[in-house]
Amino acid sequence: MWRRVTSLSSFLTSPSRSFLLNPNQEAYGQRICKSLCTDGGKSGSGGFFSRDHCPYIAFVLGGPGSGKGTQCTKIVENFGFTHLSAGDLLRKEITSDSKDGSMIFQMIKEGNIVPSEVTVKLLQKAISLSENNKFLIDGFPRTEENRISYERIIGAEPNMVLFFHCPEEEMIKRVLNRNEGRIDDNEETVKARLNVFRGLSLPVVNYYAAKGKLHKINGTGSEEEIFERVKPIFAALRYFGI
Ligand SMILES: Nc1ncnc2c1ncn2[C@@H]1O[C@H](COP(=O)(O)OP(=O)(O)O)[C@@H](O)[C@H]1O
Ligand SMILES: Nc1ccn([C@H]2C[C@H](O)[C@@H](COP(=O)(O)OP(=O)(O)O)O2)c(=O)n1
Ligand SMILES: [Mg+2]
Repeated sequence: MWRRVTSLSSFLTSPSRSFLLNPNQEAYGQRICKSLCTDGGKSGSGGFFSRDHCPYIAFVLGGPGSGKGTQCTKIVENFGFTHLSAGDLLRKEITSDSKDGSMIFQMIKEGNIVPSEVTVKLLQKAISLSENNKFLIDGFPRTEENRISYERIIGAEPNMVLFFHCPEEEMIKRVLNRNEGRIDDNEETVKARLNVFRGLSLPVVNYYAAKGKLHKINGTGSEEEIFERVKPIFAALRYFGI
């Protein structure tokens, strides 16, 4: 795999490349290369992942109702990733009567963010219980504190970050129609969650954009239309055996 990464890298930077790639394609190819070459980053230096086992991690971000879970299901079906939803893991803690259950319930009900340590430990456990080597981590990190805590405990950065961009009115409409019996799918909590998204989550999105790891996807249109925008990103990874 690494030999192929290297050869694509030099192909992209070769003087003759302009006959083959337009500027958009070239930028896209460079980003894919980067996502492969910077994996883990600090792996092998005492982090959670070892040099021999460093899975491919994609964070999936977006406001409440932006379609993260829906698109993750499609990515799983088409590209064999394992989907880890931070929200689902936290909700499972509530129903399993764990020691943090009532605290998590309260935080979710109010639209706040659960302390990072709790969420990172749940993600860590879920990754270690899986045989897979490629994961979608959905709804995390939602704050800079989440991000820093993950980097500190796991000792690695994500390989890529997807961000579903969607107008607030559309997100509110989808959340209020979701019908999954969630305690946070009501008008009052969704407003609080959108405030958290604007104030605490968007800085994380900007952080990854500045690092060149972000794939910003238009999250409006039908589920299928959106997936058509997602597909090429994952299809390109196949070239590298991911
Ligand atoms: N493109 C879409 N158009 C309309 N409704 C959608 C679309 N994508 C998802 N939904 C619906 O909107 C709700 C929120 O989607 P979901 O995937 O749970 O978002 P998130 O995980 O980002 O909160 C769900 O009821 C889902 O079925
Ligand atoms: N990193 C996270 C992810 C979710 N949570 C809590 C707070 C969030 O409002 C709820 C629900 O998250 P979830 O990702 O399931 O919500 P959406 O799919 O975006 O509607 O869980 C958290 O505290 N920290
Ligand atoms: Mg979700």
